[in-house]
Amino acid sequence: MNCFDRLKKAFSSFTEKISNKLEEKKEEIKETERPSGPPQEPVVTSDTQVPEQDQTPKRETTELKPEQRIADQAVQNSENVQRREDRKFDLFGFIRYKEIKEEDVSDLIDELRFELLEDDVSLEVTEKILEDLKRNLVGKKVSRKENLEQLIHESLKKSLKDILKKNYIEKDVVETIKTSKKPFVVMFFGVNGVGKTTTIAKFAMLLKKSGLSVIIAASDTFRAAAQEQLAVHASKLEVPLVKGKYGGDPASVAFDAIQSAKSRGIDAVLIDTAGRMHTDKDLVEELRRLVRIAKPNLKVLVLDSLAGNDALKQAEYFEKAVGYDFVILTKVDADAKGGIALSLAYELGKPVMYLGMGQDYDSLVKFNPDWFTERLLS
Ligand SMILES: Nc1nc2c(ncn2[C@@H]2O[C@H](COP(=O)(O)OP(=O)(O)OP(=O)(O)O)[C@@H](O)[C@H]2O)c(=O)[nH]1
Repeated sequence: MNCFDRLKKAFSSFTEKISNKLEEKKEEIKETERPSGPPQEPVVTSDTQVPEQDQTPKRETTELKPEQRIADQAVQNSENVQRREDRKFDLFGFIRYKEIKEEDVSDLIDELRFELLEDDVSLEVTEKILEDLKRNLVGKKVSRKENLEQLIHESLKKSLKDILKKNYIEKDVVETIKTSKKPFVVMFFGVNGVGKTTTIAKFAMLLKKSGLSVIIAASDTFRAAAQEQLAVHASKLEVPLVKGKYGGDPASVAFDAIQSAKSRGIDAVLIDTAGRMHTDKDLVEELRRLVRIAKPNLKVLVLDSLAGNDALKQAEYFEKAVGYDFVILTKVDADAKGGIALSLAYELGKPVMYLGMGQDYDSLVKFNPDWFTERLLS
């Protein structure tokens, strides 16, 4: 073998070694690229053929694994379903519900204004109540099936009840007297002819029926026949009465009655007073003095429901003059709706405790806001 043949043989063995090494390396690379675990779907690589018309960016679609694409598709589908549902809901909502507009309620509100004014609710209070009502209704979504007129009536009824219940005294005075120290003193006042004397007689009857003993102080020494009128009631009811001299001091009559109640262990003293208005300056001063001396546990303003808006003026006046705990509204049986109760509660925050419903002794009934509201809107 010449040197040329030896050189050729060495070169061939060298190339064979190189080729073997290359084969080994290839195998190694394949081994490292193969994913571990169970066999999976082939990975889509950038070498995968993409149809020409597919305009979606290659990187995004091609680099996603199938399970991720399935999950994305599911999310997409559910979003589409939700959007369709929303559109359906909007459509059904529009069919089933409507928003109350101002023009829908204005005619009915005008009717209610008329109704409330006829019931003797003051103009100011009527306007305020209807303004509140409008504010609550306009813009509200209601079922198209709903009767708007009925809805407005129900809303008004609710707001009237709320007003009347705001300062409403649930506990009956009779119960308060039963559980209080003897004698319990109640003073009645109001303008002439509202029904004070009759109301005192009715109240005495109420207490007697509840097993309480009563004495009446005829402190109206101003009007000529007032004491005689009260004496007639007292005798019919078999209740003791303390009288004074005509033109005498009303405070001393009240004082005598309280002393008598103390010594005889009587439960309640009811004090009648002369009717007066703000023009009777002396009588107002006298009433203040009477309050100072008798120190009544309760001061009661008697108002005539037939007096309409005048009754509200009286209520304001007596509140300033001496103040009072509650109102008894008389003559409610005489075709008066008694809207004054609403004005009283709204304007002055004063509750009505009893209603005079006739001339009989047992016609004094406890005020009930629910019943009264029904009556107002009947
Ligand atoms: N229908 C009806 N009449 C009543 C009621 N309460 C009082 N009256 C009548 O109203 C009139 C006046 O009642 P009085 O009790 O005398 O009134 P007053 O407030 O004491 O009057 P003065 O003593 O003048 O201040 C009488 O005819 C009573 O019978 C009532 O609830 N219903």
